[in-house]
Amino acid sequence: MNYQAVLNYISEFIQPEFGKGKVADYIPSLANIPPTKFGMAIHMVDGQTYKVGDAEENFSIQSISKLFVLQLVMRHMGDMVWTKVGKEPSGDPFNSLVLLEHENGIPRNPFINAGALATTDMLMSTTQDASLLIRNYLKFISMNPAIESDPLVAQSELETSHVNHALAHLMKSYGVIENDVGALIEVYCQHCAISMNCVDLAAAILPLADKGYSAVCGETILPERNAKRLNAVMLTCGTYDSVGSFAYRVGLPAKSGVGGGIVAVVPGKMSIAVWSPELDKFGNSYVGTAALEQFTSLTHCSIF
Ligand SMILES: NC(=O)CC[C@H](N)C(=O)O
Repeated sequence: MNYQAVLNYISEFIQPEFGKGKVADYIPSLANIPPTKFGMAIHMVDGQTYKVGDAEENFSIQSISKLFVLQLVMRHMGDMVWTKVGKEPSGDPFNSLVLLEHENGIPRNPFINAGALATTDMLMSTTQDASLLIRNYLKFISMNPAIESDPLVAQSELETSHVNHALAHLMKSYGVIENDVGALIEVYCQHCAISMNCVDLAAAILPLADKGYSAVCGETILPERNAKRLNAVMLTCGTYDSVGSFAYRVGLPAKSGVGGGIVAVVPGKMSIAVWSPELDKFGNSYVGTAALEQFTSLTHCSIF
């Protein structure tokens, strides 16, 4: 398969899709991103990489950070993580409050905001400096020591994160959150505001495609069972309340963020990262989803 030709074709194929979605504007500093950006990168399990378009331009990873926080919490706490967060799709928007009250403050899964606040809180309770740990982990698994959080995005999000405060306070009232809510929101906003590009992200999720091993790092990053479990949670919860139609169209475990990034895994074969800032109404990249749908159709690599 000539993957470079496939990526080149897709970057042309998606052109008519621009203008159909909308750049996230509820975090003010994300509203200024040029909407027609498009980048895509793939990392094969043998270490080969292919990229197209703006694949080396940094963007805000936003909710994709929730995948890496979960990896670190699983490493530090093992199965105990599942005492404070579930692993079922929520069927509600990513920042919804409604289920929490009915379910004793236990979020449905670690990939909605409530769930990521819970995992971030667990990481803060088991480590001195959770923000630093997350950044250092990303630097290592991407093999890019320049990865940082964008302070302007973090500040912009902090100033507008009323719903996230409400989620955290509600969970604290149920005893699910241990740390100070203000400190928790700060760590959460910092990891959402991390800037990476498609090449970095494809490298960072390579262990999920190869039973925990990363050819980029030359070592095993995750136990095989965690790679299996993380892929399962991505498949069922990674794209919010459109997880069913995403599986229908793309057919891969994936995690999206409102910065317009989506990472996806072809188990045993490759990792993929795509970026385009316009979002569908569920908060997933409109053009990025179309690109992934086309990719799995052309290369026959859906898991189904
Ligand atoms: N879906 C997302 O990417 C949401 C993350 C964003 N930082 C928020 O808390 O709303």
